[in-house]
Amino acid sequence: MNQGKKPLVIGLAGGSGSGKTTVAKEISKRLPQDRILILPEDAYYNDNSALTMEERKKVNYDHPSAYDTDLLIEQLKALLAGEAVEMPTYNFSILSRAKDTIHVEPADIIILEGILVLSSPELRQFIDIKLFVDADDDIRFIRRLQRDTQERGRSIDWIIAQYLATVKPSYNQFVEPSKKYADIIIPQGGENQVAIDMVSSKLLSILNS
Ligand SMILES: Nc1ncnc2c1ncn2[C@@H]1O[C@H](COP(=O)(O)OP(=O)(O)O)[C@@H](O)[C@H]1O
Ligand SMILES: O=c1ccn([C@@H]2O[C@H](COP(=O)(O)O)[C@@H](O)[C@H]2O)c(=O)[nH]1
Repeated sequence: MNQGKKPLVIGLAGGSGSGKTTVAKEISKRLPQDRILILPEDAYYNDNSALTMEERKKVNYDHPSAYDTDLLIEQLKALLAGEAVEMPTYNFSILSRAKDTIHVEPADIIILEGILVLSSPELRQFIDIKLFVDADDDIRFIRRLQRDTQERGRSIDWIIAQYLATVKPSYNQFVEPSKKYADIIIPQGGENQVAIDMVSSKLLSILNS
């Protein structure tokens, strides 16, 4: 890490299933690994361990109140100050924070990736370059259906009910309106080699300047 320089924060927002994680990983692969870190907003979901499973299922996980944004900001500030943090981890199968933390060292470039990172004014003030990954509703839903059955321990009925009750309304209320803050809108997510190469080249030139 370049000790004398403030890290650059990239905010990467977009709906669930739009390809944020894929884009963040593709950008990261093109940069020196010791100079970039990905900070997933998902890691900062509230600790729901005091709630029963039935109560956890009723939470709107697409609403700002589902996140521990104070902890996210505290750890982001520490990373910006050059300090390492113990990042929480979230377990989607039990709908709560897991016991383990991940030790995260500061880096010159921080990709802050999550559905609401551009929608929160508190987070926006820390973001230098704002990206929004765009994909049609049906594509995002199909990807989420495949991923959540395979990786997040969800049934098809659960995914459909949650999508209609909270995911879609909150996308329309919070995520889509945050697109207007983006410097760059990336369609086709992880498949968009041109956008990924352009952003990576820009970041490389900033690192080398
Ligand atoms: N361009 C793409 N074409 C097909 N599948 C994709 C594409 N981008 C992402 N996926 C898949 O869709 C799912 C959601 O992508 P992910 O990057 O996790 O989205 P997000 O982080 O926005 O929720 C993953 O299983 C991923 O492998
Ligand atoms: O317990 C939970 C916590 C979150 N979710 C859903 O996750 C997505 C955000 O993550 P992406 O990686 O961007 O898809 C959000 O839409 C929540 O609905 C969940 O289902 N369960």
